[in-house]
Amino acid sequence: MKTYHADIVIVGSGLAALYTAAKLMNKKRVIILTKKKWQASNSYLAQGGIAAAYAPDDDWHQQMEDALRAGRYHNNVDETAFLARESKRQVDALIRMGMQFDRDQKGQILLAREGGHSAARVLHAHGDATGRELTGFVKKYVERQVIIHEHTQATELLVQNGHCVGVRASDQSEEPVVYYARNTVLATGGCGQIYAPTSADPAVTGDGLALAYWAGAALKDMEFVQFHPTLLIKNHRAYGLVSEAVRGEGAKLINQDGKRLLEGKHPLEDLAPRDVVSRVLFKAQKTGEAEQIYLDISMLDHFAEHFPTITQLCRQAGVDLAKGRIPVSPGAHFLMGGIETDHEGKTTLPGLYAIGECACTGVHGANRIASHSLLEAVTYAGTAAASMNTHTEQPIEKITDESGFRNVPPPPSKKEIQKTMFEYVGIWRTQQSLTTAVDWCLSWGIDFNRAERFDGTKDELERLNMLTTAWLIASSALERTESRGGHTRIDYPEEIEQWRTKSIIREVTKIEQN
Ligand SMILES: Cc1cc2nc3c(=O)[nH]c(=O)nc-3n(C[C@H](O)[C@H](O)[C@H](O)COP(=O)(O)OP(=O)(O)OC[C@H]3O[C@@H](n4cnc5c(N)ncnc54)[C@H](O)[C@@H]3O)c2cc1C
Ligand SMILES: O=C([O-])CC(=O)C(=O)O
Repeated sequence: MKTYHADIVIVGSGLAALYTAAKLMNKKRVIILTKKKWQASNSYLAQGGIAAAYAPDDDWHQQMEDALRAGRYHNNVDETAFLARESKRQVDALIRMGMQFDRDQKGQILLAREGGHSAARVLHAHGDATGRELTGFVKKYVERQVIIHEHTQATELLVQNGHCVGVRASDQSEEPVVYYARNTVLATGGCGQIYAPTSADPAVTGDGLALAYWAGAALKDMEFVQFHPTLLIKNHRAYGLVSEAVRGEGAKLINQDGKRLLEGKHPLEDLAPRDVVSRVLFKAQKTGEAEQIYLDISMLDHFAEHFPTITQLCRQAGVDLAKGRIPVSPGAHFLMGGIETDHEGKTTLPGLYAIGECACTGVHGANRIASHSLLEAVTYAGTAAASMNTHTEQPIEKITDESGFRNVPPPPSKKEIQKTMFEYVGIWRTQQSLTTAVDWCLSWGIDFNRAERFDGTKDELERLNMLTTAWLIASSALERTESRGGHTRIDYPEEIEQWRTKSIIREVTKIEQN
């Protein structure tokens, strides 16, 4: 079996992974492994930008207040304050490294507006290609010092004497590969692909969440899924995201007759936090108020110049921008919950760190504010790397036990999972819909409460991860009998104060390998 040794092995190649590698590479031997080509990530697709209280009259306290309000006060307040306080410092550090954000003709950084923010505070690059520019920049920064194994799918975390000592993977030709490391970092992103429609890259299937769960790490707040209001959807096909920054420039959500859908629904109208806008649009679809939702962009000048990525998506979908309307509909976008982590990205499993969307530090509460995910990725890459650079985990003994695997009972198809999740664990949830989803997850022959080691093809293991994540979300959503942020129970429509600071934790009995 192919075996590699490193100080740190990082799973994923989005911004969290690449920036963590950048912070470690001068002191540690780092290997990155990633499922497909390195570009296959949500980070690469990011459009709007990265938020920072950058304007002279802006203030991190205000940024924090906005994030808490959007998160419906379920946030970890200390971490949210830390993230907001750090924002300008993080952006300045990127600029010093050589990252180029868009500027006006006088050389001033351009700041865009997005939902939930009380000020224009979103830095962007090449218009709406921020993710491509930022990940491309950091990839270039690390590539001479960091080994990147592409087309290598992590399939299991290795646990020995209660420590995570590395990761098992499967390479392009389905050959097993083992990576031993003093520290293992999961930067596998969220789980958008367990829903359809979604804005997420096809590689983002909840793998890291499921791997951490089966290895015994605690997961938290899994019921909080964010639905973005404006996916470009035509003839039932999703083509990608239409950034909130388009509404930041003044675009409005309308129905087929031109009636504005957000008017009077929230003080910020079309720029209300995402959960609010998605709920309004979904209700308009369900009640017949909107047979088709459009983003009216007729008042915007220089659209193609400001939004080249979206212009390209519209071209692919055959949408004529000259008509001033883009057909949109809500879809799964982000997971607020994830692997429980502390300030340094440490999970409850010693030796294992989680950074970025797969982690749950609590900064997003029940609904993430726009452009705080790229910010989270770079900020916690920093705290986690500082911790890994100073701590040395115990030396690793080689794991020789290859027994104890069970062949995965055939999991459902991706399409079945995506359909079930959108229908029963989507924007509107009820006890009945969630019970249906939980029972469906359980019907595939897996006891999610008992730790097991699974063997199978990459595709089977990916679908198992999707099913596991689906169960984690559905079962947590069933337990939370209130509505808050991204979690809307139409049978419990109110926010309930006792639930505000309560988190649902999911943890399986830990497994040991010898
Ligand atoms: C279309 C879109 C636009 C967005 N725009 C913005 C924005 O403008 N601003 C903002 O703040 N946020 C935005 N977000 C959210 C943000 O992009 C993500 O939350 C963030 O980039 C996540 O970064 P990450 O590094 O944690 O994960 P990702 O960037 O998703 O990377 C995960 C990586 O893990 C790899 N991986 C997964 N499973 C495995 C496995 N089993 N083995 C090996 N590798 C694996 C994937 O291939 C990928 O490389 C957007 C999201 C989308 C989908
Ligand atoms: O561009 C967008 O709308 C997406 C975005 O900012 C985010 O997810 O934070």
